[in-house]
Amino acid sequence: MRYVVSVDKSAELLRLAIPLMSRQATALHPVSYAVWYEYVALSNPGLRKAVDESLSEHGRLDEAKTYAIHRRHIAEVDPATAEQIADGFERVLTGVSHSATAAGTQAERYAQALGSLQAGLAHAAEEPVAEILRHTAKMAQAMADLQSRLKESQREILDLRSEVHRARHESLVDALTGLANRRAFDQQLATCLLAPNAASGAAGQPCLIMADIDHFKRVNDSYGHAFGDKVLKAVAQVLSSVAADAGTVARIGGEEFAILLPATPMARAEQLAERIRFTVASSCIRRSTGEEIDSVTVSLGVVAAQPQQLPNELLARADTALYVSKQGGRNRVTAA
Ligand SMILES: Nc1nc2c(ncn2[C@@H]2O[C@H](COP(=O)(O)OP(=O)(O)OP(=O)(O)O)[C@@H](O)[C@H]2O)c(=O)[nH]1
Repeated sequence: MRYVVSVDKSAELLRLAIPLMSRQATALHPVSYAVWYEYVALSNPGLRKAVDESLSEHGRLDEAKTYAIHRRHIAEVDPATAEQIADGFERVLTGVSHSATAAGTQAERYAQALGSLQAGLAHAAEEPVAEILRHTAKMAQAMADLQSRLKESQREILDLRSEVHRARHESLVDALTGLANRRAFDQQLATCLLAPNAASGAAGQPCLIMADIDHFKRVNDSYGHAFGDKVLKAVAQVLSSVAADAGTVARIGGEEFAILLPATPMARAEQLAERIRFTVASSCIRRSTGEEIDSVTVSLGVVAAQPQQLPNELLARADTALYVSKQGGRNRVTAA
């Protein structure tokens, strides 16, 4: 795992992690710090959930639990690393295979040269040369066998690589809507906030739009969960068509979406949010019976990142703006 974090932010995370870490029934060692670092950085939702669950169940994390969480959520090879490993293996195998081919070709040439030499030799020398030829033929055969085994291994590695590639893709995509999932969004948000223009607060800072479907529970309750899923897909489609060119569109919760807009003026972000609101409200979604349902609407919150802002702070500000839209009657955009 590679951490992309500025010195200032890492100091802030250290300051946040130490009190939490020292409250546990675990010695203060690097494994424990890694767990609490990931916890306060909000970059590893699975780990955070596991820690919270463990704390609510046992009150404190002991050594065994700390190590188990570290193993499960930090130490396991992530798909990107696995892909790099597969690439590395493939490169090594390709190199060995080329060497084996070259050695095999060389052995064949050697055998041919010996063959022509044998023809020109006196009878007395024929037997030893034939012996050498037999050995050379065996060597050439062994090279050919090695080559075919290497080719087979190469094919297996290619299969493995596409499997890892697929797993990596799936680990970052929301299966229902095809949008980026929470994990992908968290990664992009962390990276985006470390970009030089975001860190300095220069013009063109990242903006975040958060959108939530209004009264979605009613949709599920009135028309069923499957239709609710259809609505989620339809809203996701609108978000993609309006904003995919401008930034990352993600489903970050059940009926909650986020759009991360790197280096975007606030006015433009507000414009996009308004277009999303309008497009969703004017879309017509039909049930399989053909019946048109009451229009689905979304409430949105829009914020621009402040200099040195942490991901959770930006998310909390967007969430507050979204809450203002809900409180104000829904189907509206609040910029804060
Ligand atoms: N169909 C479907 N429903 C989901 C999914 N994830 C979450 N939900 C539902 O989303 C609903 C969210 O409801 P609430 O958080 O109460 O909010 P709401 O009804 O949208 O109301 P407001 O947000 O206050 O406008 C719950 O009924 C969840 O069951 C999903 O993947 N598919």
